[in-house]
Amino acid sequence: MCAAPNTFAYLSHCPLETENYELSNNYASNNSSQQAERWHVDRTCYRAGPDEYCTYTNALFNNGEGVSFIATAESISHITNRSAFRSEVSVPKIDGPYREAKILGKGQGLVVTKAVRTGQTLISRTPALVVGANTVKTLKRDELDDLLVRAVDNLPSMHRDDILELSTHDGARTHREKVGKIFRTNSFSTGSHDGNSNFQSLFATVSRINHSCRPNCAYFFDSNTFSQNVVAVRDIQLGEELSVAYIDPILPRSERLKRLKAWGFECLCERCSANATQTAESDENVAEILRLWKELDNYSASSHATPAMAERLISLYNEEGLQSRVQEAHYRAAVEWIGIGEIEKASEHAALCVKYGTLFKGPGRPFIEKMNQLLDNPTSHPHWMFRSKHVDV
Ligand SMILES: C[S@@+](CC[C@H](N)C(=O)[O-])C[C@H]1O[C@@H](n2cnc3c(N)ncnc32)[C@H](O)[C@@H]1O
Repeated sequence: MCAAPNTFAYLSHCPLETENYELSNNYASNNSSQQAERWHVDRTCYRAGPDEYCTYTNALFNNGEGVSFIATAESISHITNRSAFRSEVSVPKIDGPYREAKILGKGQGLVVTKAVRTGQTLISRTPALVVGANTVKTLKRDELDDLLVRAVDNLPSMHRDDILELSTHDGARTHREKVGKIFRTNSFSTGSHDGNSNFQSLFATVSRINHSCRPNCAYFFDSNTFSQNVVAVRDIQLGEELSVAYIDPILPRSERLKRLKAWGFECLCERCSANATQTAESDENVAEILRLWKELDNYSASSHATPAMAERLISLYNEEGLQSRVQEAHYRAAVEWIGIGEIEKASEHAALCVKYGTLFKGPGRPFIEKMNQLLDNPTSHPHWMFRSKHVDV
């Protein structure tokens, strides 16, 4: 413990808590020294195998919101070179319209204070705390909790106080236990920020949103602005609670409940609380969605897939309240229609896939790129007439 990170230009002995360190030239040659000076490294680090994990805080990030990382020095040097950490990129903050409210059986939640339309962004926030998934796996629980406490305590006070109000699920006796539980109960997977391993991130307000297996919002992490975005997937009425899916909702009720129990709670969402008849119908819809996927995703001559099956898939997603995933069904419909040479129908679905995919999953996804190719040049799309020709694509 307490070895200074090797990619920072550090003092010759164990660095003092919250002291500034300049990034070394190896990793941060593009960073201005002004940017480098914004980073503080805490003196406590833990080693596991060849890697050393430390806490890095940038209190000035995003207009003083601040952010802390627990990562290796090599990771942090990659991350600080990302656009969001350069002064020329401004990170938008969208926060509302909603208020916090007590939700029966679920602790706190967020309810809208104004009617919201499909596609509206309700939250766009940068994280308070970002931790490498490897770090979580590799360090001992005690060591990780030690770093988590430092990462949270070193944040600017407003962001820190917001984080310390998040749910611990079932309470905590000490500050250390509280911080560990808050991280484990509320963090989201936000992908790879160093081009290598995955990270888990903790956000102040985003983490207040409860789960539903029929969510009215989708969320995605935009690595360009380093922000988590929450978007309405359908119109939301004044006073309705915001919800996102913590797990894949295209599963039968028993499997969803099992996964959410493993996550840490008994799900009280509308779909899981439905009566036996509604549950049987919903489970049958899920089974049909899974059968349709299997046929539609079979691009060989043996497939019986048709455009009608893809149209049915769209109806089932809507019937089941799975609008957060509807772009997937439009993608399959576009492929089936182009597969029999119906350009107009294919383009209609490709445009809807691009529209909802961009809104609900964020810009620049490969599937959106493929649908844009179809829109630009349908007859040279790889799926053009593939169902008619019966060839594997
Ligand atoms: C990320 S937090 C959500 C915000 C939390 N309700 C709070 O008070 O801060 C996750 C916790 O909220 C509760 N929760 C979320 N969705 C729920 C649901 N559908 N049914 C029951 N409890 C839920 C569970 O206690 C879960 O561990």
